[in-house]
Amino acid sequence: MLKIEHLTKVYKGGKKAVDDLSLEVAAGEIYGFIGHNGAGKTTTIKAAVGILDFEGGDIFIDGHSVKREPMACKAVTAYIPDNPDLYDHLTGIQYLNFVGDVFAVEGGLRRQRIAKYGDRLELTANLGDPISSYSHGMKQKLAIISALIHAPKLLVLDEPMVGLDPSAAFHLKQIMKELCAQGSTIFFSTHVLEVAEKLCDKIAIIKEGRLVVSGPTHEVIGQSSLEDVFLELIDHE
Ligand SMILES: Nc1ncnc2c1ncn2[C@@H]1O[C@H](COP(=O)(O)OP(=O)(O)OP(=O)(O)O)[C@@H](O)[C@H]1O
Repeated sequence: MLKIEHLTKVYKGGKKAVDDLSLEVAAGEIYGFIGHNGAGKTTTIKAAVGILDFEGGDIFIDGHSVKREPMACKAVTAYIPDNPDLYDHLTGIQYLNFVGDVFAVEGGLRRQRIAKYGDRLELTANLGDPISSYSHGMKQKLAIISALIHAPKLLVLDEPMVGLDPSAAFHLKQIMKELCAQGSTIFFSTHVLEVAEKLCDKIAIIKEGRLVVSGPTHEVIGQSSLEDVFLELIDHE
């Protein structure tokens, strides 16, 4: 569903943020992307969702190249950034309807999904308020609902648990599992290793832009914990 082939990204000024990175996320998988600060996770994610150009390699979503067929890729993808920059002057519901219009989500289905995810993330009561009045966590919740409104085949999240209260974090994890059980695919970065360990079918660890290890979570971890494996790999690779 998501195939990253030999991705290389060099920022202006010469910083090579991602170096020949390849990984593949199959349909229905929850895939965790782990690495220290500055390892290249956000860069990889932004390249994958088509908002950051890159010099080397290619990325395919559902068989389409993000470089050559960006619209086909965007139609089936939802992206939740680590710091959602929403339209502050809109209310929550206006923003959700805007996203629903962009993805041509039919009215009944749209209302049903807004009610379902709004209730589970406890944002329904605030949807009539301007986004400018929202806390960071409330903006994060709105971004999550907006991503789910068009039932994406591929959901890409950058640090999704940051800023969420424990109840919302719990519901997001449940929603992620449900989406994958229904056939969606999830690729997300996180520093919360316990979440990755429990939630992910597969895991990739990167260091300084290069892939250190990837594979099924139980194989990567073995008899250890993800924290031990991570510290071992990051310190010794
Ligand atoms: N716009 C930019 N211009 C130049 N260098 C950048 C830019 N954005 C990121 N970098 C650099 O690229 C490298 C990878 O950054 P990236 O944001 O992808 O890391 P990350 O793994 O997401 O980190 P974190 O866990 O801290 O969010 C870092 O060295 C960073 O300083």
